[in-house]
Amino acid sequence: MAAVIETVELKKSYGKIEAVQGLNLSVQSGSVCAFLGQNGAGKSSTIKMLLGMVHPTGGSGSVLGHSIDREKESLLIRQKVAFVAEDKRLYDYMTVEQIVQFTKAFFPRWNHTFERRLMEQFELPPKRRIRHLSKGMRTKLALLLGFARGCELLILDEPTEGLDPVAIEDVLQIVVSLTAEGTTVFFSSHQIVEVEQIADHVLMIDRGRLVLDAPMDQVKEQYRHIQAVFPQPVEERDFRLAGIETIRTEGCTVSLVASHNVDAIIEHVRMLRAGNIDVLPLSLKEIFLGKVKVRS
Ligand SMILES: Nc1ncnc2c1ncn2[C@@H]1O[C@H](COP(=O)(O)OP(=O)(O)OP(=O)(O)O)[C@@H](O)[C@H]1O
Repeated sequence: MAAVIETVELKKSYGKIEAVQGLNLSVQSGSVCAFLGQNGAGKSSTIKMLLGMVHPTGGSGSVLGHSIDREKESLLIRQKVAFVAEDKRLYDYMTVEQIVQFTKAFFPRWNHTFERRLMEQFELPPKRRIRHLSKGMRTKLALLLGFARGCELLILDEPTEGLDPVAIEDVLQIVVSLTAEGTTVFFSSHQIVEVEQIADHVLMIDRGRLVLDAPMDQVKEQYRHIQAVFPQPVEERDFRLAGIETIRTEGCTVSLVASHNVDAIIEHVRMLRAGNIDVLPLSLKEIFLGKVKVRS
């Protein structure tokens, strides 16, 4: 599979704020890739750099083979990629049907059938001015304008923010159906349950740095929480083994998060004469909390 998004040591600083600190991303064609992180982790800054809306202060990147830091190429990126921004900014003075007509004039691959289907499914009032739409309706309209463009890559910044549960389910189903047709979806989110439901790859960012980059299958099948109690006090340095992602020790107990190599880790813990060893699966939420907490 080819990478549709690639970055090498990508950096963005705003004065003294180091928002993105050397990101190496590779998003494969046809995947649904979730980009998770706390508020202020650097997700929107990364997305804006990918789209040429903000200039990197270091490193490089490409989207659909076009370099993100060359003006002409970033223009091509914005033409080829359907982007739905976090702020869902739209022309407030237009009506719903006016903005649909206006937008589709720019995109030769516009999907008219899909547009009509989404107008109905999202129950969007064609004659209402955008400034009079509710927050959720505005989000649905912004998503419709992105989904119907017929692009090979969709970048969505918190797509379900402010939507009711029915609309969220609709949006997730649409994303899945688009990827079945070959569209690549890269989306940022705080909604871990949604990510677990539709993503096949997870990227987790914390304070501008990538802390997890793994296929969802690996996250579900291989990540384990290992807790053990020893007859003697233990220290972090006793547990520096391949596959151990985080280590917390307290007196005679250790709590480990392992991403792989679990059998060898358990064997090592046994050799240190652990009296009691618990091995538990981890949810994405637990992995997320573990990754961001340890660095706090
Ligand atoms: N234009 C700007 N000027 C100064 N600082 C900025 C600017 N844009 C973002 N930042 C800072 O960069 C950091 C990363 O912000 P960013 O918006 O990329 O995070 P995020 O992960 O998208 O957060 P959220 O989930 O809250 O949307 C934050 O500390 C933020 O305050």
